[in-house]
Amino acid sequence: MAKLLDIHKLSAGYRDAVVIDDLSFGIGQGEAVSLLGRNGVGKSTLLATIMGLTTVSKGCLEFDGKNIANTANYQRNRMGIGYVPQEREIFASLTVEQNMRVAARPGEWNIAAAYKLFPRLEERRNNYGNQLSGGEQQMLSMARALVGNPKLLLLDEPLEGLSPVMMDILLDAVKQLKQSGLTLILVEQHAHLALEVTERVVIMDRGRIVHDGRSDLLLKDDATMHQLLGLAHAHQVENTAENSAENAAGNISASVRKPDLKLAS
Ligand SMILES: Nc1ncnc2c1ncn2[C@@H]1O[C@H](COP(=O)(O)OP(=O)(O)OP(=O)(O)O)[C@@H](O)[C@H]1O
Repeated sequence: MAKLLDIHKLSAGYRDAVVIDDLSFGIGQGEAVSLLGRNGVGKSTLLATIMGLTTVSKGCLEFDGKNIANTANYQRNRMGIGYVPQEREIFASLTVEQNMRVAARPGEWNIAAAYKLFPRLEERRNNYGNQLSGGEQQMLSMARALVGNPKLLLLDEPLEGLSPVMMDILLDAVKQLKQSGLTLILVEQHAHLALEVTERVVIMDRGRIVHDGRSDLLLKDDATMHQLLGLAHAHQVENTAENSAENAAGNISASVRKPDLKLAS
C-alpha cells in the first residue's frame, strides 16, 4: 500500500545548518507514530520540515502520492497536513471559536466535533486566546488543526508544561484520534505516555532515525530505552501496581506516572 508520507534521504535544517541528515521514513494511512529522542536531536525540525518550514538541501518528501519538497507551507496545510506546534500559536486577539473558524475547512471535523472532543473549549468559546490556561491553549491548538480536516496530524510536545489533569485530557484526545483512524506523528518527551497511545515508535539521534519498531515492544525493552532515550528502569516503573491497575482498567492516567519518566537531556 502506498504510504501517506514518504521521506527519502532527506537533509534539512536552518539556512546552512543541516539538522536532519539523510533521513528516510514512511508512514502509512491510519498509523499513529511516536517520534522520540533526546533533546536537540531534530524531532521538532523533522515536523517543521514536513510542514515546509525549514530549508531542504536534498532528498524527497512525498505526501499523499505527490512530491511536496517545493510546495509552500500553506499549500501543504491545504493538502491535508495539520500541525500543532510546540509554541501553540494561538491568536491572542481572537476568541476560542474565532481561532477555529479561521482554520475550518469542510469535513467530518467541524467546530461541534471539536467541542465534543474538548468540552472545556465550548465553555470558553467566547474567551480570547490570551485568556486561556496553557492546557486550554493546547486543546485549542489541537482543535484548530483538527477543524482543518487533516489527513496527517503532527503534534509537537502537546503535554509540555501541563498539569497531570490536563495531560490526561490531551492524551485521551490523542487516543480517540488514533482510534478514529487519523494518521498522526506525536513528538513527546514523556516517552511512556506517548508509547501507550501509538502502535509504532521511531527514535531519532543526531538527525537520523536509529530505531523503528512497535511501541509495546519498546515499552518492555529497558536496554533500548536506556541506550537511546536515557531512561532507566522503564520496565520496573511500568509494572508498578498502580500503573498495572490503570492499564487493566484501560485508562491512561498521567497523574499516577512518576516524574522521572521524561527523557534525559
Ligand atoms: N529556528 C532554528 N534556527 C536554527 N537552529 C535551530 C532552530 N530550531 C532548532 N534549531 C537547532 O536544531 C537542532 C535540533 O533542534 P530540534 O528542536 O529540532 O530538536 P528536538 O529533538 O525537537 O529537541 P527538543 O526535544 O529539545 O525540542 C538543535 O541544535 C537546535 O538548536
